[in-house]
Amino acid sequence: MNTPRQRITVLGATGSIGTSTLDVIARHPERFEVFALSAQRQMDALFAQCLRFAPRYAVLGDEAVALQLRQRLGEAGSATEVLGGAAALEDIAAAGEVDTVMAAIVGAAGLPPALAAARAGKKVLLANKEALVLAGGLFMDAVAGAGALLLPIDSEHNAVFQALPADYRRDPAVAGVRRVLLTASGGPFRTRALHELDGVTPEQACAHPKWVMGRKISVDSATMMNKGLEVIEAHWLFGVDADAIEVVVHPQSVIHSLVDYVDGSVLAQLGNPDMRTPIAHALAWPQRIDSGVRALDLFEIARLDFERPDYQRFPCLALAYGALRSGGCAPAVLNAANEEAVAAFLDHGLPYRQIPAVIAATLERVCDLPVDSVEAILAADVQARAVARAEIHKRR
Ligand SMILES: NC(=O)C1=CN([C@@H]2O[C@H](COP(=O)(O)OP(=O)(O)OC[C@H]3O[C@@H](n4cnc5c(N)ncnc54)[C@H](OP(=O)(O)O)[C@@H]3O)[C@@H](O)[C@H]2O)C=CC1
Ligand SMILES: CC(=O)[C@@H](O)[C@H](O)COP(=O)(O)O
Ligand SMILES: [Mn+2]
Repeated sequence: MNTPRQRITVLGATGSIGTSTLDVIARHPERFEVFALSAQRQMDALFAQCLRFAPRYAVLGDEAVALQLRQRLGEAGSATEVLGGAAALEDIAAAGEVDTVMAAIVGAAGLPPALAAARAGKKVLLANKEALVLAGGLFMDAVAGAGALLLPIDSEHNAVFQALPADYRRDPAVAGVRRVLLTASGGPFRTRALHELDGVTPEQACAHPKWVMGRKISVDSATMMNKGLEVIEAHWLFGVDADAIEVVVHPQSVIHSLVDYVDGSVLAQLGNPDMRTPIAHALAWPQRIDSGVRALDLFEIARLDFERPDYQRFPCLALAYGALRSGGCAPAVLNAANEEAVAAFLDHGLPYRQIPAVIAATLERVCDLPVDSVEAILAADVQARAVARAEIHKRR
């Protein structure tokens, strides 16, 4: 008997996760069908994807670029309907025809459509970790309330998901989980002399030793804010307190994370560092499908190293743990300040080592904002960004 194909919306289709997702989808045309694709401004890339995958809808965040894409696709004889603007992202995430949504927009902009998918009870493949940092409680409530299926794409969280029992219900005590161990590569500056960090360029910060990723997450990996965001993400996904989430620097990026159980067992997930593995895992779950990733050769890897994180070198990691422990609006403020600081750094408008200083100053100045609704969270995000921009201005 033929099983119906999964109809998939890929939010952030032109990015690193988006293109890896389409690579896996293309390997299994009998299983998957693209319903909608989205991008912000990369029209040429989205145009090519539309011709290849023939989605029902293509959405561009930028309305003016959407008009141009509509004309080009029309001239090419494509039946894809082009929509523009942020509201259309929520529409393609929640549409009745959609089974699965890959949430791979970068940053806080990814929250509303990912939440729309959760509220519509979809199978949500969550790469956009910022959604959980900003609105973890609300997001998890939406998933539970609508009976959505949430599968983590972030390599560490996907690894933890694989190492947890199949019936895990966000209660570490019930499952006998002692700690969640998140591995971190240490990024491009793990061994760089501290005084040399003053002058590092965006290109150097984006040259990740193990993963090819978008520029924002690459800078986050360099500062280890990525791991800090992932600590908060793990808290919400798995119901584990900050004290029970440990970061382990593992430069080979072969062990993607581990779960330490009370009986002394430690379960890990290993693989070559290629995001097509967690993407294929989540797309086909609970089955397994070919992802295009080559088999792990342990003899080639030969050794696996582990180090404690250096909080002097990576102050962002401590800031993120602090925000998680503070709760309230602190994680949303942390995220907003980080997005602003990273964007300014990438734009050559802020020295690399000022990134944590901007975040710390913003956290000090913005506190006690309500976060009991999406609207309140997005308002806190706007307010924190204004403060962060003022802090950036002082430090240019
Ligand atoms: N890359 C990776 O290996 C991993 C990524 N993640 C997470 O996945 C998410 C995506 O990362 P990554 O693929 O690297 O990012 P990229 O920068 O490569 O891609 C981002 C995508 O989002 C779109 N986009 C950007 N801004 C907006 C906006 N304001 N509104 C709507 N769409 C927007 C981009 O469109 P356009 O191309 O037109 O600009 C692009 O399609 C991030 O949250 C990241 O932390 C998690 C683990 C690993
Ligand atoms: C691939 C992935 O999941 C990234 O989030 C990765 O973890 C980045 O590497 P770091 O460990 O350097 O942050
Ligand atoms: Mn990760």
